[in-house]
Amino acid sequence: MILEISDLEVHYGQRRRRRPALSGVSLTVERGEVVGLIGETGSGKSTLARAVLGLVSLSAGRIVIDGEDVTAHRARQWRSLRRRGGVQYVFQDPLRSLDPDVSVVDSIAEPLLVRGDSRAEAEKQARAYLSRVRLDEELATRLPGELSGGQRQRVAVARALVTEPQLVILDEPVSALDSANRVQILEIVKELRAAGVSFVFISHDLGSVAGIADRVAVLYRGELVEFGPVRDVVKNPAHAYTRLLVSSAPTLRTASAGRAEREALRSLLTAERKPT
Ligand SMILES: Nc1ncnc2c1ncn2[C@@H]1O[C@H](COP(=O)(O)OP(=O)(O)OP(=O)(O)O)[C@@H](O)[C@H]1O
Repeated sequence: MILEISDLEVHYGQRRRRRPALSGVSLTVERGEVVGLIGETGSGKSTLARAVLGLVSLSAGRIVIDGEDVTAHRARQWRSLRRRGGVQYVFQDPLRSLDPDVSVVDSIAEPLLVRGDSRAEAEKQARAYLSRVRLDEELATRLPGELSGGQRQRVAVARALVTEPQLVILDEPVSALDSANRVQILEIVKELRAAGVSFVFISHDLGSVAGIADRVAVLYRGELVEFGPVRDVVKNPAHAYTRLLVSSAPTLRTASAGRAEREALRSLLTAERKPT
């Protein structure tokens, strides 16, 4: 098992403004597995990713990454873990993970230099990853601002993969891409999964994750309301929110759900929302 999260709780804010962002979340990711993490905006997906990277403090629970209990890690230990590159994160917006003044090849090489590789070795490896994410060699010296959105996203993916991490968290990696780019990113994920890399694939759309994920986890208002093999979740969703997700995804609408049922599910969920 590469990742084990048990009874995780994260709060934001102080005193009277303290609010839970995640409560009682437990999930696992096996080696070579793609787990889709689905939820509407504000459901806690990025918070979960930040917890696995040591970027938020935990109120309760336990996180074990590749056998290492990181729950009580201090900043220095997290930095060392990140430097080793075992877990990598690709942000929703690739511009956030790319320095606008650093060329494509230097940007991909940077995590290797931080790890201590020689410049020649890092550059060679960076160029190999450029072609791995199907980017043309001639883009190597461009700056992020001189690339298309899809190309930038692939540079961000190459940068995350170059250290050959065991676990990669991809935050909405395909939502902004056209279908050709989307297919290519998914192909890269499949290729790496076959090589034993594990992925947490974050999305608000069950339909875009169902084709690639082995299991899906559904977050709803900071709680995990579903976790299981994609087929089981799609066929037999336990929670009203998941039923709504399934019935709203045209490619998944195997099990019935016409407009009337979707409306009924929506009003059920609205009624469930307590005023904050
Ligand atoms: N730094 C912060 N301080 C206070 N509250 C925060 C902070 N970051 C997130 N939140 C709140 O925590 C909850 C979960 O946010 P999170 O970013 O994890 O959601 P998300 O599912 O990733 O949403 P999106 O799909 O829009 O990225 C939201 O209610 C959000 O407003």
